[in-house]
Amino acid sequence: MSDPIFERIAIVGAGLIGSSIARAATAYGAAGSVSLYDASDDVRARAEGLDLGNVTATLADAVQDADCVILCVPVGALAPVAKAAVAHMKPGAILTDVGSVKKQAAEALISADNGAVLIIPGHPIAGTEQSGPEAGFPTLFKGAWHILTPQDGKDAVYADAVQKLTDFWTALGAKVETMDPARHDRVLAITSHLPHLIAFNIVSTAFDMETVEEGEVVKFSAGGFRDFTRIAASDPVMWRDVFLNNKEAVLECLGRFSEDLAALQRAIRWGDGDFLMQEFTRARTIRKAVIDAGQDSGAVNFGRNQNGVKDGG
Ligand SMILES: NC(=O)c1ccc[n+]([C@@H]2O[C@H](COP(=O)([O-])OP(=O)(O)OC[C@H]3O[C@@H](n4cnc5c(N)ncnc54)[C@H](O)[C@@H]3O)[C@@H](O)[C@H]2O)c1
Ligand SMILES: O=C(O)C(=O)CC1(C(=O)O)C=CC(O)C=C1
Repeated sequence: MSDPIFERIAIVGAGLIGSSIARAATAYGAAGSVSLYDASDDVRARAEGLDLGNVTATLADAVQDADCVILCVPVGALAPVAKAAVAHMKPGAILTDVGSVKKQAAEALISADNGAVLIIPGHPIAGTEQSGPEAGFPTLFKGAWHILTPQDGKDAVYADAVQKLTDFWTALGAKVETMDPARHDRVLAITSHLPHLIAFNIVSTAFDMETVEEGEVVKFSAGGFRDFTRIAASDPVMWRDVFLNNKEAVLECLGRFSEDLAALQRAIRWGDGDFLMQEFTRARTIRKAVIDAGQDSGAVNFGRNQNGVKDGG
């Protein structure tokens, strides 16, 4: 096996993503050693039994010798955790994160900058609805995108560190791309955040409907609704923080979504089968394009022009 990308990494937050990174970094030789810290006594105790690396009693113990510190905590916890980590990190070490929102996460990390560490936010576009250290697995990042959002105007200073992080995530099986944080947040608002919001909402609407018993919802939920319940089972803390920290982009998408939904509602009310056929047929081609592309970037023009307006509309 070739030399590890980092001699020592530290992971703060030993849940689904943190434990997956620990497993993958060891399995694929991307780190010489892994130390982990989690604020929860219970999670630390469970992580110790899972052979993820050296689980430490304090944050300082985990990060002080690390060449790269990866924050795997909910987005709302990033600012204080980054500040606490930076205080104990060695000069020249890299600080990164995996938060699902990047503009606020970058601001949280940068607010901790002491000028001695190299801050490069990141986000693996891979996950599941599970959480906790037992839920992680080493192949989670295989074939998935990992987005890095280096700070504007600091390319020269951070070039080596960006390359190291790129090599690290590539070793874990990911495809790495750099992006502006605000753009990341607009793209993820529609591809990840809105779908989760819709899933949370449809599941709660179904359980609130007076015309169906809860038992019937469970009993007859095959196919479509069942898929929504998987997404809606995702961690509430994580998703609360995503929506609180990507407010503008999510509200923008939600506005567009509500208009499109109203158009479908109108078509159903007025029996406009042609409109329904047109929309459902287009959706089917998009599904095919997404599957064909796998997790490839291949820009799919979802029948909209560059201004985001529906072609022909
Ligand atoms: N779950 C996904 O699908 C997914 C995918 C990509 C990115 N992310 C991002 O990864 C991060 C972690 O998500 P996860 O799914 O691993 O969640 P998780 O709940 O499985 O793990 C988070 C861990 O962070 C710990 N933690 C919370 N506050 C802390 C603090 N102040 N100090 C130290 N530890 C603390 C918790 O105890 C928990 O063990 C989030 O920012 C999320 O947005 C999640
Ligand atoms: O596959 C899932 O279950 C996920 O929710 C993963 C998923 C997503 O695709 O929306 C969720 C949040 C992320 O930040 C990245 C990936």
